[in-house]
Amino acid sequence: MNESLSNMCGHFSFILLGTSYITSDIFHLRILAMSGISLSILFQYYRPLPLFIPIRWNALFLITNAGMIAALLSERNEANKMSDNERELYDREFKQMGFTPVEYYRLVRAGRRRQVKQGSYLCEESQVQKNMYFLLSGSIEVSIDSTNNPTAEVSPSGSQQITRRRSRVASISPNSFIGEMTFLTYLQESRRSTSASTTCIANEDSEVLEWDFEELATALETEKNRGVKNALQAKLSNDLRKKLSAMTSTGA
Ligand SMILES: Nc1ncnc2c1ncn2[C@@H]1O[C@@H]2COP(=O)(O)O[C@H]2[C@H]1O
Repeated sequence: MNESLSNMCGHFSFILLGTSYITSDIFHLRILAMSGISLSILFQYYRPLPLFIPIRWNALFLITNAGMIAALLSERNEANKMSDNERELYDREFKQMGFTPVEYYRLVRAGRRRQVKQGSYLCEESQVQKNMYFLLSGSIEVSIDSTNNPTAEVSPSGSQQITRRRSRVASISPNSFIGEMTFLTYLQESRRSTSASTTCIANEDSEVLEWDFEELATALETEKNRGVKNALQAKLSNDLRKKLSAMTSTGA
């Protein structure tokens, strides 16, 4: 290789590396870095005296980047294997909130699907909440304890019973989160345990996606899941906005 060609490789190598620094998409960043490193190896090799120390280090960086790109591609491949239902849910509910298919896939895989029998509790008012849910099918009744002055009643057996009254606040239909208020507090207040604001009971047999607060918070705190965390916070805020406007319109 003649000297001017090798010098051009040197210049282009720095241009590509410089461009990679201002690229936020990690896949493009790694491709640019690999191209820059490859040209830099050519430049260092075709000098009058090859520079073997930087060549060996650059070869190591090239292999590292290639490995990371392979991992990214395999994750993208996995995300493309979403079931039709998952894909439909992504397109309808998560895409416009800024989730990429891979980020959505990671969020779904961090949780598990669960069948919930009619009458089961998902949250209990004033009790520590440990899970967040996304309702896939069915319906959930939201209520609060409206007993101001609990009255003591004497049952036929002679024992005293406190009569508690519950007021219905809302009914949650599919494609809504449940327990998200506590989860947001849990995230913002360094994982402090918090109680649910209301009681949520399944009105009928339902299906939910369920996340354990601690597992989800741990996953969201990793650097690679920063995008998932931002998109999830946007989605939860949007959900809360919808719930608030539903309350305002029903005068609840
Ligand atoms: N007015 C409402 N409309 C719909 N859902 C609600 C309402 N109030 C509370 N919830 C849900 O009930 C959940 C109880 O636990 P969280 O407070 O964590 O999060 C709450 C919401 O997901």
